[in-house]
Amino acid sequence: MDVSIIGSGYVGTTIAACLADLGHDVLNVEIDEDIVATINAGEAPIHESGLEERIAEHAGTNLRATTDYDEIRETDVTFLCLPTPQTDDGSLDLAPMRAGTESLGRTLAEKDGDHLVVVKSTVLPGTTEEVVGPILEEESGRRIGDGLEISMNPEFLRMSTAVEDFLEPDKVVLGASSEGAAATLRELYAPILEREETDLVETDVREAELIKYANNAFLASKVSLVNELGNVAKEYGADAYEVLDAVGLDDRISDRFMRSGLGWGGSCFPKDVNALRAGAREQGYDPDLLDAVVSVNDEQPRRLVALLAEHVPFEGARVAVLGLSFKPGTDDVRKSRALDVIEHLRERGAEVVAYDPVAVENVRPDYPEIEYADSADEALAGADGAVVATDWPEFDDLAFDGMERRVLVDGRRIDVDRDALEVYEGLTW
Ligand SMILES: NC(=O)c1ccc[n+]([C@@H]2O[C@H](COP(=O)([O-])OP(=O)(O)OC[C@H]3O[C@@H](n4cnc5c(N)ncnc54)[C@H](O)[C@@H]3O)[C@@H](O)[C@H]2O)c1
Ligand SMILES: O=c1ccn([C@@H]2O[C@H](COP(=O)(O)OP(=O)(O)O[C@H]3O[C@H](CO)[C@@H](O)[C@H](O)[C@H]3O)[C@@H](O)[C@H]2O)c(=O)[nH]1
Repeated sequence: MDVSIIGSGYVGTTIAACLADLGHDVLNVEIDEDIVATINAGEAPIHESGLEERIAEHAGTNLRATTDYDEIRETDVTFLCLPTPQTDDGSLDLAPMRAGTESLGRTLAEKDGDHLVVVKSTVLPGTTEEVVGPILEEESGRRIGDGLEISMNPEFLRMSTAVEDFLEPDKVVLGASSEGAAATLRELYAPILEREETDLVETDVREAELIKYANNAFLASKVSLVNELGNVAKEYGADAYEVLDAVGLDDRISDRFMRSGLGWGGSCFPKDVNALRAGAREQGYDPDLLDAVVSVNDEQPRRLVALLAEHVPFEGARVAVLGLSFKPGTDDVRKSRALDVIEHLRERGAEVVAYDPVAVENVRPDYPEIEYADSADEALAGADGAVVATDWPEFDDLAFDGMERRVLVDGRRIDVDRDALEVYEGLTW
């Protein structure tokens, strides 16, 4: 199938390379010329396992990138993988979606044949049918249902395992506006849907939109609940990991997403939980539980820094922050809890030296005044204390000989040699 993908960020690039791998002819349409040049050179514009080799294999044959929307007319299906950020008040900012949809509509005005538009971006219920659809009709002069179709197909991939998650998902959710649109998407995803482990959910557009938010709200809430239980465990002098490992044996609960500590960050949970809270309020419902989910999460970095302060007087102290990305395996630092930790440490007068295996260059522009180390050893050298903000596997082998005082507060339960430390404190154990 000839597929175009508008927006070539984390999602657009990943699904382009994966759909090319499944044998489709794929066109990435992106406003950023550097990203276009990178993909056409056979390279990956982002750090994701398994992506580079797929782009290298397909670029120039059945994968291509362009800034020219008009090339979309040569394709049958267009996925919108545009950003849906949050505004200052936490609500959903649809400006990039509107802009991309306008450009798509204008180009489809010149196409006579059938075309299916699929919203892949995370959007609140009603957006596909009440915002994207009308813009497409207005700009193309065509009518939905009359050769032009629209669908919603949310994406559940995680960063750092994006390729694997896309190709081997637990579920594919199709919110199609017509049986024809559903049939096209089933054909497109056929090799994935043939997997026994992948469930197909066919539903209406509005439900598809909400499934994505409900999924993320559930997972973020689970981590906040685990963190609240972890904070209580710490007060009792109990080990939250032993407690929750046992709780996770109940298959109604499951042992996944049970790691307590510094909380959730990234480009999805924070903005999606906030968009859902703002959307619910707009509909007249106060989502008290989701409000609490966010406030528990916001407190964890402060709690970590307070715990370190019990052992290290901060004024003039040198504190190593180990890990900057929002989770291991990615260089993404959007809403990383590590950044909140750095801010709390600096507010309290500590000098920060930070280390991350891949994410330093994404932090440096916003925090030029802190020191960056080239290795964990270098960050720990001469430090009066250290905190673990991201559970990179290499931190399991930390050595503390070079520290001024061997004090470590662990926000992620790494597998460190606790006996090598004067003070080891876990945030929730
Ligand atoms: N990142 C994830 O793990 C993930 C997972 C599932 C769903 N999502 C959702 O998918 C959507 C995209 O997320 P992302 O992380 O890929 O975003 P991103 O910011 O990484 O990428 C978006 C891309 O769109 C490009 N773009 C912006 N306006 C454009 C336009 N008018 N025309 C063409 N290109 C344009 C940008 O230059 C950028 O490269 C969001 O709604 C997000 O919530 C993200
Ligand atoms: O037990 C856990 C699990 C996760 N986290 C934290 O939660 C955040 C999010 O982690 P994860 O879900 O693995 O990463 P994302 O790439 O943000 O993926 C989420 O957000 C994506 C974008 O919407 C969805 O597609 C995915 O299904 C959803 O898992 C990170 O800061 C993790 O450190 C914990 O603190 N404890």
